[in-house]
Amino acid sequence: MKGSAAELEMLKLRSTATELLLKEDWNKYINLYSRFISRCHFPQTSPNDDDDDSTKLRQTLCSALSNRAEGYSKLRDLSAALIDCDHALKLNPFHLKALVCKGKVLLDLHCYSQAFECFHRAKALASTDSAISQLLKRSQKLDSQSKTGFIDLSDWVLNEFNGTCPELAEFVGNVEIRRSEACGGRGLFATRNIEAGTPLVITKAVVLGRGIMPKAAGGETARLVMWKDFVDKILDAVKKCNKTRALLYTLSTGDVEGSDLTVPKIELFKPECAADTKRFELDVERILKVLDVNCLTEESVSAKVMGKKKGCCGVGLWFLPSFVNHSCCPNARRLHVGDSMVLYASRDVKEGEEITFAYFDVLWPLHERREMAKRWGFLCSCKRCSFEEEKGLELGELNGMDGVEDKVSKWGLNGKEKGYLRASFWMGYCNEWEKLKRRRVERRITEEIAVAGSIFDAVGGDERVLRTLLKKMKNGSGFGHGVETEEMEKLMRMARGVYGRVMKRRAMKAFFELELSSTSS
Ligand SMILES: C[S@@+](CC[C@H](N)C(=O)[O-])C[C@H]1O[C@@H](n2cnc3c(N)ncnc32)[C@H](O)[C@@H]1O
Repeated sequence: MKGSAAELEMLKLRSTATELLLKEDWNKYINLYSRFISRCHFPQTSPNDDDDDSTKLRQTLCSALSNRAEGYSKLRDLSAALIDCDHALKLNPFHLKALVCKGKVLLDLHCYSQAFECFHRAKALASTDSAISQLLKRSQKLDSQSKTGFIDLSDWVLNEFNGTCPELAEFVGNVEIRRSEACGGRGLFATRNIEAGTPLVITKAVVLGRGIMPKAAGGETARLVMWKDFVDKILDAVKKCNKTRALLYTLSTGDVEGSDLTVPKIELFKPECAADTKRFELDVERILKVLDVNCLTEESVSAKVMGKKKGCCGVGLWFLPSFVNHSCCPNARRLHVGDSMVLYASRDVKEGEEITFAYFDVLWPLHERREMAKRWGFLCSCKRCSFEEEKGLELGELNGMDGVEDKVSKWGLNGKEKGYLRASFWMGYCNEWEKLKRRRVERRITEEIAVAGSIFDAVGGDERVLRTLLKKMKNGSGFGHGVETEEMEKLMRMARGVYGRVMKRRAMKAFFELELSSTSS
């Protein structure tokens, strides 16, 4: 087709295309442009061919390619969208729509600085376009966040989670994947000393399935429907994006163990990592096994979901956190903000230490934890399990706070070992404090602070432990009265271990109030 004929044909397409666009029928929209593009017979044009007809043909093709790219990106077929944008920009490097569309696709692929480049070039072509200015600002913000991992959720928290959930950039901090001696297979390791609360990884779910789960009848069916929908979405995402497929195939299927598993380079998971152009075979059986081993629920005890709707459950797959093994004395926790997971240190971590979080509730004695690990298909041999096994604690022997404290002093336990024991019998401590409260017997706050402090040092931050302290302080004089006590400092330090370093002090105090009101209601 000649340039002028193509231009005329494009004009005729316009009303059908607009209709399909309004109906959001992206498949038909793409087909419409595909038919048109295939009839155009790409000439060997270069941007320098400047006779009138070549220019017309180039412009028309660029528009058709950009429109099709937009359709692909609506269907989340980002690889196809990127190919079309690149094709259009090869024909005309200054095509505004192709530049903007490519920038948006790159944002979705977490290539923030490349997206910024596109919007920067687009801005030079349309300096007054406010939508482009906003995209430019957004890509700049995400680019800087992805380099520092610095996030501040203060405004959102102070606004009691109303308004849009903050957008978080992908971030990979001082971590790498290595072989794990402790667990076999691979694990995530710190490459530097890391302070409690510091984000280690921030990453968006490949797919996150959410639903309201009725507690009574119908709960199981609702769960199955949610799971099926989730699996369909994963398969769709994997079909459409090479990068997604390549990353998914790095995850464990549970079939191969230990040294047979390849250790992928951390660079693969970093933002700006180029999309893999290799086409992998789609192996549904393998994908289902990967989901079985690596999916996480938002509800786990070592996770906090910010701004959560009541009764809402979520299951998701997050790539890099899938390399994190379990420990009963973990050093990391998860915070869920929208579809993104913030994995952060829940206590200070030393360079070379393995990053772990709890797959199940670790505030239980050894035999209970063994049962829970069995359901996950492994035997935990973390430091805490080894210590408790070595001590051969007799079941039932340590019921209650006094029994545990007796052992602590009899065995001369200090530091982490004391914390391990207190964590294992946390429920006993809670019952004791509750009894004392009912009998209105006064106990000094240091009781809770001491226990919470040693649990925090040994097994990391835990929401329930922090909440016990909060309640105690709320009833006492330290919290909510503007008094900056030493206890308040400890509380803030623990809170950073429980929720991560993601908000300012004032917002954290408001958050404490929200947490307390949600428990009392
Ligand atoms: C989400 S994957 C963790 C990463 C995995 N190690 C890998 O190489 O891909 C979960 C699997 O890791 C193993 N695993 C995790 N924590 C473990 C632990 N504490 N002890 C032994 N195996 C563990 C189990 O096989 C579990 O099914």
